[in-house]
Amino acid sequence: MSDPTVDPAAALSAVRREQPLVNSLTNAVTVNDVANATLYWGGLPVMSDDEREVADMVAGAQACLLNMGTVSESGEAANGNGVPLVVDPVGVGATPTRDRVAERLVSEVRPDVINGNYGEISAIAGEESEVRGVESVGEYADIAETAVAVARRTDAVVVASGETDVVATEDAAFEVRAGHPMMGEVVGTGCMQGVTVATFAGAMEDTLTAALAGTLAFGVAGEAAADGQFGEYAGPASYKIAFLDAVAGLGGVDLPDGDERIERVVEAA
Ligand SMILES: Nc1ncnc2c1ncn2[C@@H]1O[C@H](COP(=O)(O)OP(=O)(O)O)[C@@H](O)[C@H]1O
Ligand SMILES: Cc1ncsc1CCOP(=O)(O)O
Ligand SMILES: [Mg+2]
Repeated sequence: MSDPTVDPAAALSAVRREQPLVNSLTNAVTVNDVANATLYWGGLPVMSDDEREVADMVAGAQACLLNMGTVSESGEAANGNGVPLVVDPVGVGATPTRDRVAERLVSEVRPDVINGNYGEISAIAGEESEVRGVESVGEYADIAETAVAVARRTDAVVVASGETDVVATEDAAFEVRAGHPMMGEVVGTGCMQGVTVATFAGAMEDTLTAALAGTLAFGVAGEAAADGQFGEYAGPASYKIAFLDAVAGLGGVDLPDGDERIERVVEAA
């Protein structure tokens, strides 16, 4: 498999040109951040979860984000209509209930992307993990190989977020070297990363390229906000505002070429 060509500037232009409608079923904690992140990238957010309409809304969307514990009808509607489906298994590994719901999500519906933190992806792989609430704690030295294993089992692109994000398919894993520690100090950055991948996937043909470009753009927004390019901040609360302004304000000139920041780290047989 040759490395995908990732041009984040072209990807961002595609999002702004296509304005993908993204239906997100996410948790009540981060729903507003997820909606704004969708809009600021250039997508159109909707959070339809009423069982009377969710299938119709998803069928007319260009992408669907499905968070833990939400109705699976939306996942089936996405699958049935060829709508890219991103599943974020928030907190899997923390309780047996979340383990059961996540297992159902990745087995009953066919996610195009599974987007979780190191601990969540390791839990889905059935490997040692420590997830406290929704936070990944502990060390995950083999996260790239773990992500490949989950991609093989689910046939999905797997995004494992953390200090360095990993994007994996069944036969390769790539490190996306972007981001800033301040992003880990804000609740909602994982959920916003998931909807970023969904938004890019809703505007691009290839899911892996969309996941790589979206993850890279997301990390660059985090760097730009941390550098003060989108306003000074006094702590994590004001950083989050600067981060969202960075998402809205990023232009092609701010984005590096993919090959400057993306490296293949696993070449599975
Ligand atoms: N220490 C860090 N350094 C750089 N980027 C980080 C760091 N921690 C988190 N991020 C970034 O923040 C986003 C959310 O990651 P993470 O905190 O792992 O998700 P979650 O909020 O679901 O636990 C990702 O884009 C990730 O790259
Ligand atoms: C704190 C919390 N509890 C249930 S969902 C949620 C938000 C998780 O957001 P993220 O995964 O982006 O940190
Ligand atoms: Mg998360």
